[in-house]
Amino acid sequence: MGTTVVGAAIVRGGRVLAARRTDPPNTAGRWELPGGKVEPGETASGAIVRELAEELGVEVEVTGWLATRGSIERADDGAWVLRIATVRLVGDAEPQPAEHDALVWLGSDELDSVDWLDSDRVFLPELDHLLRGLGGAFRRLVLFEADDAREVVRRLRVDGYDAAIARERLAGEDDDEDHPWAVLTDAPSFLAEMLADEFDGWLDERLDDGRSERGAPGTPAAPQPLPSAPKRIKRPDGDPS
Ligand SMILES: Nc1nc2c([nH]c(=O)n2[C@H]2C[C@H](O)[C@@H](COP(=O)(O)OP(=O)(O)OP(=O)(O)O)O2)c(=O)[nH]1
Repeated sequence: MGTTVVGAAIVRGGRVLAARRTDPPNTAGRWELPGGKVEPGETASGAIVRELAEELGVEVEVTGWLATRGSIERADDGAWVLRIATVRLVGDAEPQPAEHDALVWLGSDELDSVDWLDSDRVFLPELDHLLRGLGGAFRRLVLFEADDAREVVRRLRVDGYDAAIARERLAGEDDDEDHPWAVLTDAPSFLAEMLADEFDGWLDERLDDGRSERGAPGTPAAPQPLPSAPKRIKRPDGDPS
């Protein structure tokens, strides 16, 4: 059987994680979806879970596979098959690159901003479609303190919502103390507003992706997707548990 390489589209807060390779030399400096070769006796999903634990130190759950099929042309070994899983992070661990030298979260408008490996470009239209579908349901909560942003993300996730810090400093970037912190979440406005009040921030209802399928500003929002976990609405003044 030929070689199959699996990559992961880790999606969080309406963005996908891209990773910059360091080797071999002909791929160094170019961006990919983290993953690797499926080993003999291993399932494709098993390979994703193993590779992401090794490469990024995170636990993930495979939620599906992109329909697009890719191939990696090899001078020595014919073409390898490249399949991309959609995954979500389980738990609170932040991806930390063990083998890559940079990571970046990309929204649908930013997918073209990095130099992808040639074999990954074929996935960009489907990724764009996926992220835009999600992007329409996201709102942005702006906060001044990093600790507040982290606490807001923690609370939203406990309640079963997707939430991510959108402007956290990325590996390899200069520190920038002055920028506000943005939390992207699919939580409903009233809950995001309660958290904004509690943490002295504000809710920016502007779409994260200006080209979203939700249409022009003022167009009624599309229905939100059903939650993947039970949603408990917390009182602002305390943790019920
Ligand atoms: N992981 C990954 N590899 C990709 C992608 N696109 C692409 O052309 N490749 C190529 C780069 C490598 O030549 C090959 C995967 O090799 P790898 O070095 O990531 O896999 P691995 O961890 O199993 O490798 P190994 O060092 O254990 O042999 O596939 C992609 O999106 N993700």
